[in-house]
Amino acid sequence: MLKVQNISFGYTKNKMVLDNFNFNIKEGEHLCVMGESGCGKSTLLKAIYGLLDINKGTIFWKDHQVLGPEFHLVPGMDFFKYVAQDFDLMPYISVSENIKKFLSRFYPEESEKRTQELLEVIEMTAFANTKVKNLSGGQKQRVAIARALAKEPELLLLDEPFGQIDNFKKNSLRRKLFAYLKEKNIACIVATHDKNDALSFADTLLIIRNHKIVVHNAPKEIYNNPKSKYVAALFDDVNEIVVNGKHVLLYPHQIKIIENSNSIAIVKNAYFKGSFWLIEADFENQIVFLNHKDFIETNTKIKLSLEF
Ligand SMILES: Nc1ncnc2c1ncn2[C@@H]1O[C@H](COP(=O)(O)OP(=O)(O)OP(=O)(O)O)[C@@H](O)[C@H]1O
Repeated sequence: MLKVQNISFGYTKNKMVLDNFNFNIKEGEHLCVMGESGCGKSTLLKAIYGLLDINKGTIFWKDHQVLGPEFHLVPGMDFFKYVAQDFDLMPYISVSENIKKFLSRFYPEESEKRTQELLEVIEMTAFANTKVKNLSGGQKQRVAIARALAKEPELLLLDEPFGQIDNFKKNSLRRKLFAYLKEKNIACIVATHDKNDALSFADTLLIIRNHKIVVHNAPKEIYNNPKSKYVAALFDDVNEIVVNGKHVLLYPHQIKIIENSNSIAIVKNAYFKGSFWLIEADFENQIVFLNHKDFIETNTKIKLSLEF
């Protein structure tokens, strides 16, 4: 339904921030966009929403072409909603009123019901009557998401949606929000640094490096067969090592300590990770990281099994 065809964009003439981007997403599909800081994630979201005049290519949602500010008095597409990193809420009115502003005044009962439903999705029912100026950054971020959903967009664009929200809330909020979007068949594009947004909730994942798309595929495919250290490192610590003359990429969980092996390593450090320890070891003059259930003393000799 969304067709991004050969688009290029630069804020200045001689520096492209999006270099020939090409991809589609279907109705109701969730796409995550990942890549290092400054690679162009926010710029891509802005281009799709119609906030930028792209230099080359076209963007279509169904049969509607997305056009930039040059063609619109008020930039932005009606059937899209965009939640930017600097969500602009109305500070002097309450959380409910901020949401209701985007609902019809002619159907007060329905509008109230929908506001309650959205307050539940963002877990802010208790703050319904609190003025937005008195909320924390993470709470404001949640209200901005609810407001974007008020009119049920066909495509929701979220820029770092949980960036200011603590881990405790983040996980339940993520589950609620993405389940809600699926239930309503709302497509969504999320720009994120967080692998949890991508691995558990995205149908497809698009990775940008140096302003180009390097891979676009299902999260499981990308995670299991990372094309480069850059891609793997978006998900986890990753070891890029030479084993028997071969260059390999291994996640820490792919290296195990076993009783018998010719692959010997010496422990350098152990970092507590909660349910396991991350062990740093010297293996044939290369530093490797592996997961282990117990603490291991520095200088202990260990034998490794490397799965690749
Ligand atoms: N309004 C602007 N004018 C000029 N250059 C800009 C503007 N906005 C962004 N840029 C530049 O474009 C590049 C891409 O920025 P963008 O915000 O899209 O990156 P990002 O991948 O979203 O980064 P982050 O993960 O840090 O949010 C950066 O080099 C940035 O400095």
